[in-house]
Amino acid sequence: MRLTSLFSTESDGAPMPTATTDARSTHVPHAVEVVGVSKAFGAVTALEQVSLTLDAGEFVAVLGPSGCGKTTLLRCMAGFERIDSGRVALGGRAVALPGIHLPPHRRHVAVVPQEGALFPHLSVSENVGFGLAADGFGARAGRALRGGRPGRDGTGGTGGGGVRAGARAARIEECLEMVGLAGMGSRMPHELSGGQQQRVALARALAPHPPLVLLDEPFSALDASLRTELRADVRTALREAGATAILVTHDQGEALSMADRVAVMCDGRLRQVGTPEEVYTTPVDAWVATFVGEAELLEVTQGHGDRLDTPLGPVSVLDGGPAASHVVLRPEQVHLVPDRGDGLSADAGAGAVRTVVRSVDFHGHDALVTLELPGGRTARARTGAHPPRPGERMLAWVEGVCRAVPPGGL
Ligand SMILES: Nc1ncnc2c1ncn2[C@@H]1O[C@H](COP(=O)(O)OP(=O)(O)OP(=O)(O)O)[C@@H](O)[C@H]1O
Repeated sequence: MRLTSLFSTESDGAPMPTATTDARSTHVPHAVEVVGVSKAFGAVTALEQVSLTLDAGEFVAVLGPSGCGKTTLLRCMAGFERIDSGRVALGGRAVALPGIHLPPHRRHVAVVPQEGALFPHLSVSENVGFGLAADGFGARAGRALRGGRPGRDGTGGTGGGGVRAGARAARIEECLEMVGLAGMGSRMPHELSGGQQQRVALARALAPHPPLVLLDEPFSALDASLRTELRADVRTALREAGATAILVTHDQGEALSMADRVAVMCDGRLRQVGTPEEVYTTPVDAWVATFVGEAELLEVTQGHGDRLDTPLGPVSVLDGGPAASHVVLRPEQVHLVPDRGDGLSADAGAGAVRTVVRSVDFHGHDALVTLELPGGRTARARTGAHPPRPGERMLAWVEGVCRAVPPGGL
């Protein structure tokens, strides 16, 4: 296999990298390759040595708290920001290196922003068709999808002489169907709900068949039930379109439920990249554990190796050793049975401890129960829809494997 990247210069002066591949090669370039990218705004380091690779058709969520650098990473991929160091390649083509910066409209990337991205004076169809040429395939996608203003001509991109207007109209209708808005092309944006507007924004992004779709917190302005519904539909539409996609979000549930892989970000760095199950069940550290879901940090009272004593009884650990000071576990790993008063129960796990229910947060499908443990500390257990009541005595124990934390690792 041989893949060589060469650079030529386009008429607008932008360096235009091209990739040539050995004809016998079976190598498929990564859809996205971000390698050691750093970016600072004055004294603020927004990205530090970020590396992330996506295969074609993959859906990755970049998950992190506000200000961690998610949007900056997305903007560096789209070409709206210049990187300070590292490199970005899309579809095997280098688009950013220090000193080299391919402008957004040459990157074939579609961006779905948070909200307000539709052109208010254009109909739904005109919005969706904005980035399409007359033949129904991609023209001005880069410009159209920046979330900014429509083109200078203000026509919404319907030009092109109508030679193959049929293909264009068909593509618009196909995209509307993909996002569940078939037949709504003649409506104006103000006649749509917030969720429908975001569906139109997605249809517009997908219309020119972009190889890469970047979604910047596209559901943040929607209410909870609409968000859940739209997540599933967006996931299906992206899969149908075969697009590679990156979703930026600070919502753990959104990242875990939608993505093939989750890249967890903190202070400009990627802390862990893995499948939703990996980052949830085997977080690399206590910070990831507590950010990617509810987590309990229990101090180790005794023991070493892969079985440690804690205030919730014995716990099996993944990576234990004599040095572990804490363990991280999920509330659903804490199991409960009623304590009949003698501290014993045939149903309880080995080493179960006596606890008292202090409070219950009921969520309908499940509940988070706060338990008071011997010695006064508390821990949480997730139960089904019929939790015990405050004041009830319960035997509690931990099942499954937990992550051990070395001293100083919190
Ligand atoms: N144009 C800019 N000028 C100066 N500082 C910036 C600029 N853009 C981002 N920053 C800073 O870079 C850091 C990362 O910002 P970024 O918007 O990427 O974070 P984020 O994770 O997307 O946050 P949020 O979830 O709140 O949108 C922040 O400290 C932010 O203040």
